[in-house]
Amino acid sequence: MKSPPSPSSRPDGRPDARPDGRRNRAGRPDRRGGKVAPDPTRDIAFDIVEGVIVHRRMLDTSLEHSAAARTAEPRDRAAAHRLAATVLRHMGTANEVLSPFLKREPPEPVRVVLLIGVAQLLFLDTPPHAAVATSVALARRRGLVPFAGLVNAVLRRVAAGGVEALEGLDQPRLDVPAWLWQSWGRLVRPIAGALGHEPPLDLTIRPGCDAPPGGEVMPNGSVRFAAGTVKVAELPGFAEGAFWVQDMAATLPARLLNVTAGERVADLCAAPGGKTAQLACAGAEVFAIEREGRRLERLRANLARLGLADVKVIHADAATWRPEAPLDAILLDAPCSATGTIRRHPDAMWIKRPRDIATMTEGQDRLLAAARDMLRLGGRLVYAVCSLQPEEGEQRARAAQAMGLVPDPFTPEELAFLPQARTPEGWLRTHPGMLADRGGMDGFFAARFRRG
Ligand SMILES: C[S@@+](CC[C@H](N)C(=O)[O-])C[C@H]1O[C@@H](n2cnc3c(N)ncnc32)[C@H](O)[C@@H]1O
Repeated sequence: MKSPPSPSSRPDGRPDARPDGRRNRAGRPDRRGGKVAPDPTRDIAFDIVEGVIVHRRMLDTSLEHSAAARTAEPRDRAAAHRLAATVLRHMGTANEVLSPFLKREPPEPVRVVLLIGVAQLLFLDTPPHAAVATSVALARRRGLVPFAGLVNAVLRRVAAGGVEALEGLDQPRLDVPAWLWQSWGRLVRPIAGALGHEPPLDLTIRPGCDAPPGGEVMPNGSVRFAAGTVKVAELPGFAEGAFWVQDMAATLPARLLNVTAGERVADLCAAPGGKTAQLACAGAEVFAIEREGRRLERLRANLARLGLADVKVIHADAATWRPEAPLDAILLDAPCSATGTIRRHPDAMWIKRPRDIATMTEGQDRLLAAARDMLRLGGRLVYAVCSLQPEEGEQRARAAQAMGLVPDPFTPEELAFLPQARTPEGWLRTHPGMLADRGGMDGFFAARFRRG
């Protein structure tokens, strides 16, 4: 077997910082007596993908566990994140492409290396020689020297076949775990079809502030930038708090609570605070409840950047916290399986299991009952989840009614800018396949009630 070409290129196809590609700071020799180029991006991507598929850790947790990530430059961490997310988004397809070339199941770390190679060959703009060579080098750095030849041979064959290997494959079906596929019913094709794409970046513009230039204004007023085209913190107005990052669908639950200035409102599950900010900008007196300490700090930092110092941030469990006096309105953006944000967090597809949904619904019902008890008579509640699972959405809305909450359906006028998201019951149901030609949106369910 021929030795692989010299490792040199980045997974995104951009030029190397060091074009010779043969020296590293550690000066580690490779098998040929040369030096193995440092490649923090692929080392971190390996840690992430292995963390998700072998240890069933979330992507962010896997990143925290990665020793390579600790010393890496931010741009290498970002590139690794993108590479790992691409692997996770297309994992079923990549495994299908690999299967004819694997006579027996390779050890899991070898499969991880192969998946990283295939993702670069078929879904990123990495030059084929670089995708192969860097994968072989990755295998060696990971102590998989006996498998370096296999990695080289398999990826060369995938490279030779090119993207034609994807023809005829039902990629959406391959890339979604079977239990999720079954759970999405008649919406499954539009949802799954949208999951293969990197989602755009949406900004909510603070009332009275200017949007950064270059974005597309969406029907709800969000300003959208294509994936990877801007760095949020570098946009004009960021430091001044002129906007915050929030998917267009995520803006809808707080908007549909229709709060007015001076109303006493609670956001029961508040961090990182996009919806809290919406309520505060509407002039309400906002109590932002958050149970997790680290997330509470993030909420505080976000509100501070936005200059929303009047929000009362409270570290508490919303199931037991009670306001001093009954509230006019409550937003319950309940913790959920978050399957509506799989576009942004493709790791979730491979970590969640059906039984997690049942665990979530118990907590959702507890919070619904608590919210009901905090409202004044006639007070409004919007229940929302960023989930595509009917158990957490439609079925919880029915459970809320069984708890005595009175339905207050969203009207066609309120959702005139997105009529397809209004259900016959007057609930909100968005999914990634909506406005797909403009970048789609996260999956949300929301329903409004009054205390009778
Ligand atoms: C779906 S996220 C909320 C997102 C947030 N509303 C936003 O728009 O930025 C759910 C949040 O609720 C918090 N949480 C979960 N259970 C909670 C509880 N019982 N009491 C208060 N916060 C809770 C989680 O830590 C998490 O930050």
